[in-house]
Amino acid sequence: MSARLIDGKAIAADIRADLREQVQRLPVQPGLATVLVGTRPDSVTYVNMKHRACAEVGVRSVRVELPESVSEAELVGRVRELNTDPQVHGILVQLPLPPHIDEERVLAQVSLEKDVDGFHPVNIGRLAMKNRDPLFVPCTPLGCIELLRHSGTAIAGRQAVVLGRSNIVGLPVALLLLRENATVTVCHSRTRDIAAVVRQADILVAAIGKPEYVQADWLRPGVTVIDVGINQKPDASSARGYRLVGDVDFDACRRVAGQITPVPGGTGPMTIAMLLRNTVRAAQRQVQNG
Ligand SMILES: Nc1nc(=O)c2c([nH]1)NC[C@@H]1CN(c3ccc(C(=O)N[C@@H](CCC(=O)O)C(=O)O)cc3)C=[N+]21
Repeated sequence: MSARLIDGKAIAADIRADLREQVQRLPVQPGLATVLVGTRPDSVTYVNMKHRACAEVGVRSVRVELPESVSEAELVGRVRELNTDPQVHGILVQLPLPPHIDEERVLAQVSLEKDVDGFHPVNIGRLAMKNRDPLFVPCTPLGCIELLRHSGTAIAGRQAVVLGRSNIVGLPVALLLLRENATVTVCHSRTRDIAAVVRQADILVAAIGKPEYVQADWLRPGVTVIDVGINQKPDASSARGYRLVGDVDFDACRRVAGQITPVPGGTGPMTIAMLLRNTVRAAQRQVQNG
């Protein structure tokens, strides 16, 4: 037996095609601004991918690039300019920021209506509250839920286990699963006997950043596995000198799981599709509200 693959790359392509049509029907061209501080190669790669995806669906994209040494005040000044720019409907400040900058203070400056990353503390706070809705939900967690929907995995009433409690993935994905009425358990570095907790899962979301950490004998047969890990593993036979692996030991786990996302081609492309969707919705909303 082998798990069915949840093809994030194909699902993301369908979403982009749909967004392209929506964009053509809008009275304005949606605009996304990215703010990149420094030159971390992974951040540069991700930002480039986001701009390429924008071009594909007809979203205008603006790039702000600042030196690693930029002051927090200067960065905040640039964000405020984007807040008032009518051609910019969504703003994404690429994380991580350099250590001398307080991420939360910067993210709190992004206008709520343009917070397409969903990282503004008010949006996170609303996500955590019952009977409240954020204006935007963080893209990777939203992509995880979308992958579950496409896989036909029921969420309500099921046991969901989230590995990791980061602000950008683990915590918000746990909140989203709770909103979908799953019974949610969050594991982290202080959890005792992670294998025993994971064994309870009908749905497993792995977001701890440890290459091939989840072992096949931790899984309940038939579990749906969403692998958010993007780890570089040295590989001499690859042109880049490494290959990407997730937080799950894919080759072994696919023999036990019911459905599983690959890395690459799983949650990564969905993250970018959700960013585009959030940007198109931001533009729709800003047109309506004038
Ligand atoms: N403000 C902010 N928003 C983010 O959404 C954000 C961020 N900061 N910082 C970093 C993480 C990471 N992230 C990824 C997006 C796409 C892929 C992706 O598409 N990966 C491809 C492979 C790419 C490759 O080959 O290197 C895949 O999984 O198939 C991965 C990772 C967005 N992030």
